[in-house]
Amino acid sequence: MTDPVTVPLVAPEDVPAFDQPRAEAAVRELLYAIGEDPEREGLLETPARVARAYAELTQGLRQSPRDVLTTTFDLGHEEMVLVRDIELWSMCEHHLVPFTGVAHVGYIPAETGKITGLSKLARLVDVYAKRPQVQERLTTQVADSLMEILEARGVIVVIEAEHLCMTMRGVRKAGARTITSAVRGMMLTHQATRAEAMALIRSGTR
Ligand SMILES: Nc1nc2c(ncn2[C@@H]2O[C@H](COP(=O)(O)OP(=O)(O)OP(=O)(O)O)[C@@H](O)[C@H]2O)c(=O)[nH]1
Ligand SMILES: [Zn+2]
Repeated sequence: MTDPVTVPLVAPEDVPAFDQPRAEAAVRELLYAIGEDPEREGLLETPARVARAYAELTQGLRQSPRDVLTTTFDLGHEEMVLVRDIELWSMCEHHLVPFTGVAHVGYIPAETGKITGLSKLARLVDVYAKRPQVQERLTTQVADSLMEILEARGVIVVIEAEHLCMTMRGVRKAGARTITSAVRGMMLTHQATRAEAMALIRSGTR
């Protein structure tokens, strides 16, 4: 069967296991490269710690959206479900520094009323956030997996984030927020529904 989504939903079994010794060796090399001494007291455990931290920060690579969207209920609810202000921490694939903000995820369930647990929408965001990412891809991956796995009739995903690569280095513009959106199915074709979703998202502006 051909995969209808534009972004392939990579199965975690296609991604190699996290290589802790290799990551530790790389961190040691990086410490040498910046002129530090990995053998000094304060840095002795650092390569192992950083490697473990990176295992966690990239754990989404080894997870599948299908794993988190397993719990579905047939409630017969066909109206929009929207979870707003889902905290987001991801890592920019250009500089490997964080970008952080919120995701708003809304969908219109399939006619069968197949819905998922609310927390699963936040877990889905994490599956794609905990990888080296760009914000645009993160946004479309969340939208496309809801369309495919939940067979949603429409999806809207809006992500607002601040990129530390623009704040702590480089252009150094603190407070600049990047907003991306992905709109699918009925949310695209049905203007009133999309307007309702956008109004609900905006009503949460703090
Ligand atoms: N489109 C997009 N760009 C991003 C994202 N995260 C970081 N970037 C940008 O990626 C670009 C990389 O640009 P380069 O010129 O290759 O790298 P650089 O010399 O470090 O660029 P500066 O950040 O401008 O110093 C920068 O403009 C970043 O702001 C993202 O999620 N989406
Ligand atoms: Zn960056």
